[in-house]
Amino acid sequence: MKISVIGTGYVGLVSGACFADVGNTVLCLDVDTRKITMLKDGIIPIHEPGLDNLVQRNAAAGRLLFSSNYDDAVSHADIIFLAVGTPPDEDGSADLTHILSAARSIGERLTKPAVIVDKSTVPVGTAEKVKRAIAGELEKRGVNVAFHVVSNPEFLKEGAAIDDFMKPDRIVVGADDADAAKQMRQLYAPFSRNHEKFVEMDIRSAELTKYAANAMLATRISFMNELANLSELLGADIEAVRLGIGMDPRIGPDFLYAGMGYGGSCFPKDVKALIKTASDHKQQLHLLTATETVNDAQKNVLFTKLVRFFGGDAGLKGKTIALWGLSFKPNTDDMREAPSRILIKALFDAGANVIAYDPVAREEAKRVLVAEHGEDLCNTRLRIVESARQAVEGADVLVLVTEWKEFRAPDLPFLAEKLKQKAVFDGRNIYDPEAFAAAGLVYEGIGRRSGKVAQ
Ligand SMILES: NC(=O)c1ccc[n+]([C@@H]2O[C@H](COP(=O)([O-])OP(=O)(O)OC[C@H]3O[C@@H](n4cnc5c(N)ncnc54)[C@H](O)[C@@H]3O)[C@@H](O)[C@H]2O)c1
Ligand SMILES: O=c1ccn([C@@H]2O[C@H](COP(=O)(O)OP(=O)(O)O[C@H]3O[C@H](CO)[C@@H](O)[C@H](O)[C@H]3O)[C@@H](O)[C@H]2O)c(=O)[nH]1
Repeated sequence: MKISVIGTGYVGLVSGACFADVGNTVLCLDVDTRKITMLKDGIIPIHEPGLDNLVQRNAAAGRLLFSSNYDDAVSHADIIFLAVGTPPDEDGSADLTHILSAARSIGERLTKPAVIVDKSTVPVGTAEKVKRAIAGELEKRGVNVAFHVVSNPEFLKEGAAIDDFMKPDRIVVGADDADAAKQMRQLYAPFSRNHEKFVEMDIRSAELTKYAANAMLATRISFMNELANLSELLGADIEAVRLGIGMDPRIGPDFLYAGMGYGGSCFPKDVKALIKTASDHKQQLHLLTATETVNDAQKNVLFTKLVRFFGGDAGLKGKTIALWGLSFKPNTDDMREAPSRILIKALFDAGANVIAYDPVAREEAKRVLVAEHGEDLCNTRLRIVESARQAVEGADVLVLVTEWKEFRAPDLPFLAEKLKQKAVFDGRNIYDPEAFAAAGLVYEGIGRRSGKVAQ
């Protein structure tokens, strides 16, 4: 099949490359000409494991093309995916500027029948807006071209995006036309034996399914974070509780990890957008509002622990805090809504210095932090270094922020020797408190029983 994908962010690039890999001819378009130039040169603008190989292989085979020209994209395809960003607007609603602009660009050029697919995460009713935007442009041109808009939300996770796309749990398609639905079924056949993963429904339900999934997962995380904070007060260990409840098949083991609060480009914005959609319909989503409140508070939990450890806000002034990890989760350089940003701001406000290391997000973090705090503050109070060991040199304490694999087996005698205050704060509960205590290190996790340091 001939496909165009509009937008070359995570979703556009991963889905475009995966569709090409199963034999389709895919044209990926972006209005960001810098990205298209990079992609044409074989450079992948984001860090996603396996994506460089996948893109290069399919580009070399002539199945994956890049362009910033809408004429190319619209004339190329029978199926056009919209995978542009839908960032939060000031009032929390999803900003549809990009998706409607892309729809108009298609309408201005469409000359043959096509299926237009909403792949971006968009509020219920957006497919109708996209349809109106395209139809409006066709009308202006005085032409009549048959087209259908379908909803096909994406469920991939950053860091595991290719696997998620190639082996999906489910493929949700909302359509109001049988032929368009059939084309989608055929397109996804290579990813779903006997179409067993294909779930077809009406368009509005498909749009809501995407928000329902993210809202449910975000709520699980906030639930566990609240219980973690309670565990601390009760002298229980949230890690034991997690194992104890996760084995119940009705609960399941995934997405039960307490930590520094959920971040990333999706959960925070999608939770906000669903709350806003409901309030536009005069319904208050009490549970989801609490999910968000708990998450905002959780992003400050580690800072509160640091304040307590240093005997109050003033105690942090002039201290040096080492951070391991900056990206919002491992295996990505994405800094969108990363909990590290909240922690770094609080540390700067308290007068502390930060030495940070991240395996891949160093450049992106620097860009984001300089934009947030200015060159001067970053030059004087922040050092982003080239190794985990370097980050610890001269630091008072260490905070594990992102659970990258390379942080999982730390050299404890080295930490005990280098950290001036011999203390480690584990924002992801990946360490064994007893082992740290045995090495003479104070250990604090999230909702955990700390090991007792041998005197
Ligand atoms: N990032 C994820 O893991 C993920 C997963 C599932 C769903 N989603 C959803 O998919 C959508 C895209 O997310 P993303 O993270 O890939 O976005 P992104 O912000 O990384 O990339 C979006 C791209 O769209 C381009 N763009 C904007 N307006 C355009 C236009 N009019 N024409 C052509 N290109 C245009 C931008 O230049 C940018 O490169 C969002 O709605 C998001 O919620 C994201
Ligand atoms: O038990 C857990 C699991 C995750 N997180 C945090 O939750 C956030 C989101 O993590 P994850 O879901 O793995 O990453 P995303 O790439 O943001 O993926 C989510 O958002 C995407 C965009 O909508 C969806 O497609 C995915 O299905 C959905 O998992 C991160 O900050 C994680 O640290 C926790 O704190 N505890």
